[in-house]
Amino acid sequence: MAETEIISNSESNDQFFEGVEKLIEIWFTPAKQADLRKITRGVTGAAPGPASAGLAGWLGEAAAKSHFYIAKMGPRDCILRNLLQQWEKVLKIVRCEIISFTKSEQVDAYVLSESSMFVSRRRWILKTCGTTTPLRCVRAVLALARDTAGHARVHNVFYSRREFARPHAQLTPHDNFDSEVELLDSFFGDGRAYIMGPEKDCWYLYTLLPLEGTVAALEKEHREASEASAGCAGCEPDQTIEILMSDLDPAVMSIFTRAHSASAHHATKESGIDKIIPGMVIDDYLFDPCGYSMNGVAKDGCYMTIHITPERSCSYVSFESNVPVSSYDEVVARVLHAFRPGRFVLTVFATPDAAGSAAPRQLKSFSSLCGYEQKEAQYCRFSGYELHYALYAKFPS
Ligand SMILES: C[S@+](CC[C@H](N)C(=O)[O-])C[C@H]1O[C@@H](n2cnc3c(N)ncnc32)[C@H](O)[C@@H]1O
Repeated sequence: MAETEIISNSESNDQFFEGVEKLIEIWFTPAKQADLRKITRGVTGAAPGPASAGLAGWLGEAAAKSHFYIAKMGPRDCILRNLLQQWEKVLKIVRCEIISFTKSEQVDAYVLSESSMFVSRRRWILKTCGTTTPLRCVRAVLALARDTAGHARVHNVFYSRREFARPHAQLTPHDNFDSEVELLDSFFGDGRAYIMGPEKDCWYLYTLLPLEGTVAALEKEHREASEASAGCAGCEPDQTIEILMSDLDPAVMSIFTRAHSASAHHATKESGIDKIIPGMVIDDYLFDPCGYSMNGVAKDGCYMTIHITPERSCSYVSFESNVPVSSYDEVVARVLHAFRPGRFVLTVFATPDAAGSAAPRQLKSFSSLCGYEQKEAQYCRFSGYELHYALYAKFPS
């Protein structure tokens, strides 16, 4: 397991864990035969199986149909380890490990010791919490994307995170946003950095500048990319919602402890996580003595991911999905009903061609949401996306 810092809190006899994640998403420009899922193969090249089948082709029908746990693998364990060697090396740089794996036709989903990784044809998402260092692996990922996956051009990049509970406990470059931006700029040239919301609940974002310096130019490139990737279902259009919750209901949080729940499956059912977006294959994990992570993947290629730090002194839950709904009303209501946070940051991204293209504008007009009061809201349009950020707190606060 990674060297995550879990610090004892002498007052509450609780432990401190930094649940807030760093999230990096890189989109590569569509290219014939290029596929990031080729990276899952071993560096030795020993894995047989059809070129397009990836892990499933090698592990057989059963594994292709169902999700499976690396920890539970028997004789094939060392073969699987070989297959995952490239990602494992990357994640070592980040200071986390793969715990579990599931997949759909469009996306490979990894549960990590500190959150999740999603790999599809041209999109790579890494979300890690604790004191992990995701930006330190970007150079290695760009090299693997080029040399193993055939992706030579980056189309867009999003790096975001909420403000940490303990920023000074983070390792460089994550101990301040300026250092993160400096490192990102060293990979991608001049990006654009945003800080939204009030100091303690602020949300940081880095993304690329339009190539020709205008939003219209980037939207043009986005349209061309969409056309080039036509037939690659699940790649385009794009929309993502994140709900980053703190001060959660202790009764709900107790579900995500081994003392309360016999298994991750039990916690998933009791909390109602399985009902948030029905029809997903769920890969869930319950940590010892507490903590929970899950990935869900759907047949159409969309995903959801939930991570839970239940410790009372630092309770935190994150929800993220790219489910293509036109309105987020139901999803948001189900998430808030399941977790009952004291406050939360909501972010929604959508491209103009997404089913939820109007969602960022709709949300900005909501002064309250399911019993929560909007404390701050910001809206912006950039890089072919519209974005809404809002901070909500429970009535009365
Ligand atoms: C990895 S999980 C989910 C973190 C997530 N980013 C969130 O939203 O809170 C973190 C929870 O698991 C617990 N945990 C137990 N053992 C752990 C380990 N070896 N590594 C990381 N977390 C562990 C932590 O105390 C914390 O409650």
